[in-house]
Amino acid sequence: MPYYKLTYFNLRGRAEIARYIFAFSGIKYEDNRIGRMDWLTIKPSIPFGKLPFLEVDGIILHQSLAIGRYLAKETGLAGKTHLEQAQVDGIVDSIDDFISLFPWGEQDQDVKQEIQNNLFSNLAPELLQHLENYLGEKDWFVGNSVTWADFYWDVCSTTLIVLNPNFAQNFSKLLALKNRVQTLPGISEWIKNRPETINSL
Ligand SMILES: N[C@@H](CCC(=O)N[C@@H](CS)C(=O)NCC(=O)O)C(=O)O
Repeated sequence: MPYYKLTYFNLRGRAEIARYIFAFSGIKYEDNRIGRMDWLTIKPSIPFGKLPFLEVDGIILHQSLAIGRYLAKETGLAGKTHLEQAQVDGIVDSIDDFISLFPWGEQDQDVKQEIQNNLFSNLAPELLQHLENYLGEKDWFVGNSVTWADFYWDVCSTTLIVLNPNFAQNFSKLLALKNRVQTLPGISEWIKNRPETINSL
């Protein structure tokens, strides 16, 4: 088993998908949470200069979804066939397209709130309807067992619910999926014991 070290701020954010995969798979890793000053010191030495990054026996992987996809493949959470894997990736990317529209770095709180309100009012319902249709009566988005697409839904929707408690409230199947993910062995313990994060994000 490689030595894994995941570096990010003290946020769930873009590192949480990797942490979920580690938690569910029972794989040991170093959950390295750094402050902004430490980050600015090491940023120039990190390929592509962004967080999170994952060191795998010293090799640095960047981009949260590349990290997630790699870990999912290593742990059997990527989908059982290439076709299923493409379906899983489609769900992950659809959720990521939406969450990437949020103005995470915006300093002006009024501007930030206005953009967020617009995303929740005008774009969220369509995405949520597509996700709920895709899920249908199944337990998991793809195939007959959990994949990292189900984890990604829970991770991202948890953050979106912090910003807007009404997000997804009318989508009972998607909320039931959240509950299924959150009660999985490994995940439920992680959620109970994980560190408090800045602004609960
Ligand atoms: N698409 C990238 C986004 C990476 C990114 O923008 N990371 C932010 C934190 S969420 C960051 O590194 N901010 C500090 C900086 O740019 O110096 C991913 O998913 O990893």
